[in-house]
Amino acid sequence: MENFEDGAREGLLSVNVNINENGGFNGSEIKIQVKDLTRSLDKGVTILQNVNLDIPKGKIMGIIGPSGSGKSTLLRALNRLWEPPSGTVFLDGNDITGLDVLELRRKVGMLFQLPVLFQDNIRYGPQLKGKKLKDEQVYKLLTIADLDSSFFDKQGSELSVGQAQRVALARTLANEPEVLLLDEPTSALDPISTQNVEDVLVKLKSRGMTIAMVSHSIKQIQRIADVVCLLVGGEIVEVLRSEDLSQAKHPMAIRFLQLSS
Ligand SMILES: Nc1ncnc2c1ncn2[C@@H]1O[C@H](COP(=O)(O)OP(=O)(O)OP(=O)(O)O)[C@@H](O)[C@H]1O
Repeated sequence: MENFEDGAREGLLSVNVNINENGGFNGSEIKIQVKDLTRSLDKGVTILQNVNLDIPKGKIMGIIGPSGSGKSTLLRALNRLWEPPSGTVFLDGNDITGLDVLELRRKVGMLFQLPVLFQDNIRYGPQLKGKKLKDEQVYKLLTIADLDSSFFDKQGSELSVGQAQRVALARTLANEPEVLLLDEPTSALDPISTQNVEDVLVKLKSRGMTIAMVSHSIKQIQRIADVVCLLVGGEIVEVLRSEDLSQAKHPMAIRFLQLSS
């Protein structure tokens, strides 16, 4: 977990900086860069259209937009769950299509809406690398995910959805990711579990983690995201600081925001 502590120091550096047109904060490092990313289906339908986006290091970027606008497709491109064309997605300046895919997915972890749990799941990722986590390391991960030590031995079937989501988060964190991708991580959770997960995400950000989160909740984005990108019909129509969301100018963005709030 040492790299989390290092990250905390980096995270403190980038305050009061200006946002650039692709979402990056001027003066802060870009962790993931998306350049001209397009995805078209065989039938000529375009899911993503010339997407350009800078995801700043150590920040939370919210991704919002109507159903079917391409949010999940964009997120999945970032760790090659959908394989983007080469030269379109970069991690720390490196084209992700040139990286070992498993190594990439350890660095860029993903948490889905509904977690899939199985036995001994927190140790699973490191085990794939031939690394056995010590009990105290598992306890530490549970603590980060806001779970007490009683969760150490619990089976997936014994957990509520909210607890399962946090165990899934601990499992993702066991790989020590640098970036966390979240696809509507709290949409199946009650308000208290939602708040617990949000608190954990803010804590991870303060430790230097970069987070990209798809959410249908504008209020959630305003609570925890630093910057938000609005996707409509496969195109990014606005990138704003989350506190400036009400200043969106694109007509579809304005309509979407009015209907969602
Ligand atoms: N593999 C695929 N084959 C065909 N169509 C696809 C595929 N993946 C996504 N689509 C279509 O692309 C569009 C964008 O899908 P995507 O899941 O990225 O949208 P979204 O914004 O995440 O939607 P939602 O908010 O409903 O989850 C949708 O119309 C979807 O049906």
